[in-house]
Amino acid sequence: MEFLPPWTGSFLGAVLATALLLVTALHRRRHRRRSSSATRKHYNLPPGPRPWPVIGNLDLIGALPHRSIHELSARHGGGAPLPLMSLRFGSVPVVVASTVDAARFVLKTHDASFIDRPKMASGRYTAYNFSDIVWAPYGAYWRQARKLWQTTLFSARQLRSQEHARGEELRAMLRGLLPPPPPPSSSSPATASVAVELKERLILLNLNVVSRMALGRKYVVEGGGAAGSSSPVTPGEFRWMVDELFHLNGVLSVGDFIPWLGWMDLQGYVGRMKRLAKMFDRFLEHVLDEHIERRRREGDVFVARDVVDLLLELADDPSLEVPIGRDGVKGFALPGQVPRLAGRWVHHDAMFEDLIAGGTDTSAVAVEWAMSELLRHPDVMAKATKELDTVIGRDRLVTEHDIPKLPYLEAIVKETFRLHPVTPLLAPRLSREDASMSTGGAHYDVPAGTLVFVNVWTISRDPTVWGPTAEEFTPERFAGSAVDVKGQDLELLPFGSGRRMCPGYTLGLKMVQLTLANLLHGFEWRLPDGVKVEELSMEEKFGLAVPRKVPLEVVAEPRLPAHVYEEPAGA
Ligand code: HEM
Repeated sequence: MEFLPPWTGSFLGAVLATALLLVTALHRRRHRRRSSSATRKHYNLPPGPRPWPVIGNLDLIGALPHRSIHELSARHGGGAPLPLMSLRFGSVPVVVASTVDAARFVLKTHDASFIDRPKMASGRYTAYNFSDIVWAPYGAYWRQARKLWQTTLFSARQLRSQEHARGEELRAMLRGLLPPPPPPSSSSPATASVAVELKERLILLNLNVVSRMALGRKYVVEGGGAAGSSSPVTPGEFRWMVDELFHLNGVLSVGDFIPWLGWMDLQGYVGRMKRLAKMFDRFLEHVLDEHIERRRREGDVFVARDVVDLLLELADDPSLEVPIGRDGVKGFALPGQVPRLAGRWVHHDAMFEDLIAGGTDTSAVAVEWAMSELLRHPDVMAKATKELDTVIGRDRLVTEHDIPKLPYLEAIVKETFRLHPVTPLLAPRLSREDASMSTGGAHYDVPAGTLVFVNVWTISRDPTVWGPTAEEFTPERFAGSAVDVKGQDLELLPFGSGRRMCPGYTLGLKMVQLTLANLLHGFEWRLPDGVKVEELSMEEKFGLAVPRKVPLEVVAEPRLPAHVYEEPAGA
């Protein structure tokens, strides 16, 4: 959420504010009537820093907004974070919840008031005009899309039926980490292991899993083709697209907050969003084209094999209110063309994008953070490996059924989510109606139309919740603890909570646990020669997901017999 480009610090923000003051006086007068319902009603807004004219508090938000907001909240709370803090981003009122009680207020008690999403440039340009689930406004379209997801993709049955695909892809990823075999002429038994960029491998693994689940096959493959058909993007291009998507979905674009400056696209974000949207569109159209072609070829004997097939079948339903054919399906890519499918509103391309984006980067980010912490804490790594050796043995890989028998591994995953929440501010909410919270003897209002963030990062490090070791990586804190990540325990919210909670959490959690378990079981890990553990950067890069700023490079040495990594016969 880098709001201001690097050339604008707080000083320049102030200069900009002053210079624009005159120009905006008229605008503000015009807008005041609209935006002043709060003042008319005499709301008691939560405390917070005083906003500048025009830019509000945007000058206080740095390159890592969760940390800037955390510091502001502590400063204005006299050391402890304010439960609710008011900010202003340009002309938009903002409230941030930073304690367990405030998170409960937003995500549970008043879930229905805070269930909407704001209409920002990222949703407009990268999500087919708010047609995906993440950015869809609250209403019939969003409700039906979520229901469709639960019944087609994320039902327990569906997830079980895809277990073999996850296992196959994981094994293939692990094989790719093995040192290359020695050249036939060489007399040495094996070549040395080389450093690999872990996240690249993790993203491809997740993409392959999600592609097989939803799209029927892998679409992004090395060498550009799979099963005789072309791949519209290379793995490198795809990795860039996912990084860019997550980054641009987290940025604050000036036009969202100072609308009359929007046309200038000062930060260049909107231009980047449009370019990215075109690339995704090309990829998604390729997927649709291929599915439509198989249906045509197979005619009467066609059987739906994946989620795309299923959606296309719905699209052909004669009882449709708006009948659509091939062109209609492709037209889903165009903003505003959202057909009604047998009573369900579906926007295929945008939903695929959710799947592909949601399913690839998030889990990879979490595993990369976990591995970084484990490299910094060899004692924890050794304890996890010991648990794996005891429970699994050295003659096989870890399966999904083993996970409940690996409590220390589960604790490592929770501790990683606590210290490195993938989305530290959750996704932004928009309040649909006024709501009030009493805290510390005061009563605060959050008016309708407020942009609301929950700072999970602050909550996860709150010493009143986690004790004096809150800043330390200590998985043991979860030994015997009932605290879970599934949205019930407000102190640990990696997937959010309430009705807008992550609908892919079962898959996301499975992938993080299974991948980490097998990385630890299958290999010994070290940093590349010459890199000391103390030098390992733990800096973050902000976006909708917050990955490491510097991708983790590691060396993997296999620790199990060679046959364990091989594809089982007949697979
Ligand atoms: C470790 C993995 C994951 C993490 C940490 C994660 C985290 C989150 C968070 C924090 C939210 C916002 C919740 C809120 O506003 O309260 C979210 C929303 C969402 N996630 Fe995930 N997610 C993960 C995996 C996935 C997967 C695998 C998918 C799909 C394949 C997915 C799809 C979505 C979608 C569509 C939404 C928007 C929901 C809505 O607005 O109704 N996520 N996720």
